[in-house]
Amino acid sequence: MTISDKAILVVDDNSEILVATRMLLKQYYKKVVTLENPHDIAKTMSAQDFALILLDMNFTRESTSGAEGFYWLKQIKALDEDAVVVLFTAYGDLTMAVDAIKLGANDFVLKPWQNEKLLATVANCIELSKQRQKSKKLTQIAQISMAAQNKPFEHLIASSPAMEQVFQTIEKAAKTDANVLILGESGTGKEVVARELHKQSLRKDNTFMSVDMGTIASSLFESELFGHMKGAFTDAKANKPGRFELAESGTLFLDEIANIPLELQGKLLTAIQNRVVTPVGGSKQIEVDLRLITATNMNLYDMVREGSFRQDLLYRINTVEITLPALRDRPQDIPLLIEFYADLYSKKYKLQCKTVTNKMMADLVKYQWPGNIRELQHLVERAVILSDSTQLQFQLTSPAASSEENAGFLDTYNLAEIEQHTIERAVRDFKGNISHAAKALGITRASLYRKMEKYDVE
Ligand SMILES: Nc1ncnc2c1ncn2[C@@H]1O[C@H](COP(=O)(O)OP(=O)(O)OP(=O)(O)O)[C@@H](O)[C@H]1O
Repeated sequence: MTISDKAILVVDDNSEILVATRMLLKQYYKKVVTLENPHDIAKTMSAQDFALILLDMNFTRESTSGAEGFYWLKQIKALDEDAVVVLFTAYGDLTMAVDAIKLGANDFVLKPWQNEKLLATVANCIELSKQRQKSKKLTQIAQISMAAQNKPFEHLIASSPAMEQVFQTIEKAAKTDANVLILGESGTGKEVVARELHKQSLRKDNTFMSVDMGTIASSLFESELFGHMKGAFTDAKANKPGRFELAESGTLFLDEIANIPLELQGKLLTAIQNRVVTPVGGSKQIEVDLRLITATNMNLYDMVREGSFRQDLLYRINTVEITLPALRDRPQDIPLLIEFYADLYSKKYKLQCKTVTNKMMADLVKYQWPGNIRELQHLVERAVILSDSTQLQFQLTSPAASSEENAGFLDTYNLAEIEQHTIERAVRDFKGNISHAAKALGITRASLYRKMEKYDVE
């Protein structure tokens, strides 16, 4: 006979009943706590978790209405909405049972009970609640991954040597459970790489749980990652599993890891090292089995030097490190990506697929792409929708960053030429507003007029 390690709480004003239930349940459950006074319920529940609570319906001798049982049932549910409660009474009838179940009781046992019947009810209720918790967790995972599914495209398009290296590292690292740190500017595809690692891993059939630490208020970091118990803070209306728990057996992707405050970095390190988490307001440790991938566009090594990121945490998360090159550093990939997204958005919006002129493509390849692939994707989407002709027209978001238009990239050292080019650019960028252009150039309006005349700028 195996003894379950679960704890059961029995609340009844009759000490004989407490002794009898305790003797019976002790044979099957490791811990059986009995209470004669229902006023001790809150204190007892806050001290430990119970898999099930057996609750009497009438505590005062003359009472037969069950009102006390209903009252204490409500109190228990207010303390923990997931508590499993079985009510028992000597005067029970069907109406009372139905009312109790409407109020959240899981089942009803009539006194005097048959041992087999009581044991079966207790075991069934615990099992059912386990299933319910599991499906609640699955719903939470599904809701989170539905939000993630809205990230529409997950393709890794690249042919540059730099990305070829990245592909090789993904392939080697994916099958291991090694922690992976992905570095790279914003929009270079860190999340796409994290998903690819998961897809190629042995955990591919389980959850990929992505958490953007940049969008979570720092006061909620701990509860978001490790979960919380009901009542742990004002808004904690129910127990909530954290992302570590929700990622069980799968991959946990912590994006913007540099945003984790120092105070929490120690807790994160312990969780990663020992593979256990403790929910906020709880005392029980929960074991977790997952693969950790982290990413950031910050320089974590500089942060370690400055003292804002723990070195031991960095060495724990960077077993394998993948650095994604900026798009401007892999110009070979730009035409490929433009064609890929042009085709994709034309299909999405049911529009004729337009082409890109050679001149335009050359400009796009020279462009600096400060927002990397995310910027490229948005520009192509906009061009597909807005271009009137059969050719795609692009409005580069930051003209100053375009290499062709940037004075620093002019293929000349001639100061007059650079001055003329800069003046033309300022007048164009400020749409002919001379005051604004002069201010940006750091000269007076009169001086700008003189130079415009000199270089024949309209
Ligand atoms: N190699 C690629 N091929 C095609 N699309 C890509 C590629 N890499 C990234 N993308 C697309 O570019 C966008 C940005 O990618 P992603 O969100 O992975 O970047 P990130 O580096 O995680 O950005 P951030 O640092 O801002 O979180 C996404 O829409 C993604 O689908």
